[in-house]
Amino acid sequence: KRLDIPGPKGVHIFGNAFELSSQTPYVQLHKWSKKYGGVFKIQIFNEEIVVLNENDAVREALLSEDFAGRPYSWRTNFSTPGGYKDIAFRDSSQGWKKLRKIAHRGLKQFGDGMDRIALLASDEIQDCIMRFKSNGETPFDPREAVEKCIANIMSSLLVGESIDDNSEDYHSVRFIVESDKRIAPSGPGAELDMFPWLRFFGNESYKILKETVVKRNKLFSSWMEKTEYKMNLHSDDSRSVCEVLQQHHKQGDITKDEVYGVLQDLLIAGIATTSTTLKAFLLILVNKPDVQKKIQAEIDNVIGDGRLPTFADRHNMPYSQAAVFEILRYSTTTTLSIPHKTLCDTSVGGYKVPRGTMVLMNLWALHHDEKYFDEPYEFKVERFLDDNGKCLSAHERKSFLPFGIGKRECLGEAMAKLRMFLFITSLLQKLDILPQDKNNPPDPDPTKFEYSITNLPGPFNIVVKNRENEK
Ligand code: HEM
Repeated sequence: KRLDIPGPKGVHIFGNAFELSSQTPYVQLHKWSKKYGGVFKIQIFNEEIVVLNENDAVREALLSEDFAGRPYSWRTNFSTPGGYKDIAFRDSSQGWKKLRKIAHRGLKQFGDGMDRIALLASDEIQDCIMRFKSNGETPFDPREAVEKCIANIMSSLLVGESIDDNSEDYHSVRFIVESDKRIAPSGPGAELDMFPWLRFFGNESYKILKETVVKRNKLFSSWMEKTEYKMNLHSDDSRSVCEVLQQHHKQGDITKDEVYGVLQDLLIAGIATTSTTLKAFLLILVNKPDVQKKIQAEIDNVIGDGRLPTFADRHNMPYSQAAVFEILRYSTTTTLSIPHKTLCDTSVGGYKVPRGTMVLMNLWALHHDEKYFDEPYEFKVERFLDDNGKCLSAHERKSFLPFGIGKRECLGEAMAKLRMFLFITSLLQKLDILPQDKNNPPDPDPTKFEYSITNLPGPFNIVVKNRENEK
């Protein structure tokens, strides 16, 4: 039965598949929303998908449990431990709820105020600043150092130690994070969902996914061995997420696949999203020296150069905090979020949606809606400040949902905000970030990034200068 919802007419058999793959998907969907409205449907082969493109419809869906399911995909089933024994892609079930709670507990033991994460993050960020500085005034591509920094914070959290750049573990982590591209709703690997038999004919995405599974199992098995060893050494409260997971596994609450499933989600979601957003922010800094100067003025005022920034400083640094919100809006790291699925016959925006329908939340469209944001394609920190220069509260930040809301809301929102705030303020406390060629800075336009579950900036160079030399 066809859905009674407007949408672009596709071609026989393929539906809208070609139009979607020839353009960046979220941009094409945004264009269609101007013609068909905030709620419309597309067709990919024989599947009809509902796309939500505006604030009211997305909130209505996310705040209802009816939309908390996840659709099946052959690639995701293949790549998640035990076939969907994870959190992010697993369909709504008691098992998913239990795992989400356990992962939440694992992250929570780092302190409600995230004190331990802040300490870990500060060390890794200072290390990243040293790496930046080691280039002197020679131009360099900062992407790898940023990813390394975020990866190390994540591994310290997950397994209690950071990873050496040259180790096999580090290469495995990067490989696992990189191959996440292969499970984005469209893009490389999508053909495997329609034609899983392509794997028998040398399909490139399949080879990468298969290698990822081998590397992942080896990495997580070594992490669990290390954890077991550490747990035998100390019997006090848990120290890493692995220890919490291991305890629950031993008590019979969760299976080994579920332990790996949580680790995989936290590793990928914890690294890919935050490092991508920070890379996009560096692109903005080299294009917007005025933004950089205003953040630095706030740092000089509130923190000075005698101590490192803390997360508590954000309360006195509205401009820096608003800059974090603006980069999350402007570049919209997870443009189409993670696909949802209806768990029962339901409705959204006045349209009936039957059980089992895939629903895409076009966060890009929300974040670039002219109704809420003037000149949405411009980077303007001030849009998140009120007339008194105070940062807008969550309630006042309309049409802004970088982390989703409701049953499926991001598990790492607090941690992501903390790491981004600390990274940006620590970096700009010490350094000026400049383009290699000031007459031709690299293009910050996110629609030109590589589309994936996260929106990935391509190669670009920056130059750093010590601020101490200036003062
Ligand atoms: C800039 C950083 C981040 C952004 C923009 C982001 C965004 C998102 C979004 C949009 C979703 C999907 C919500 C939905 O389905 O409606 C999500 C889910 C998720 N995120 Fe994040 N995230 C970030 C960082 C993190 C971090 C640091 C972690 C963990 C340490 C994390 C863990 C997760 C998990 C486990 C889910 C799946 C939740 C579920 O399906 O129940 N994320 N995130």
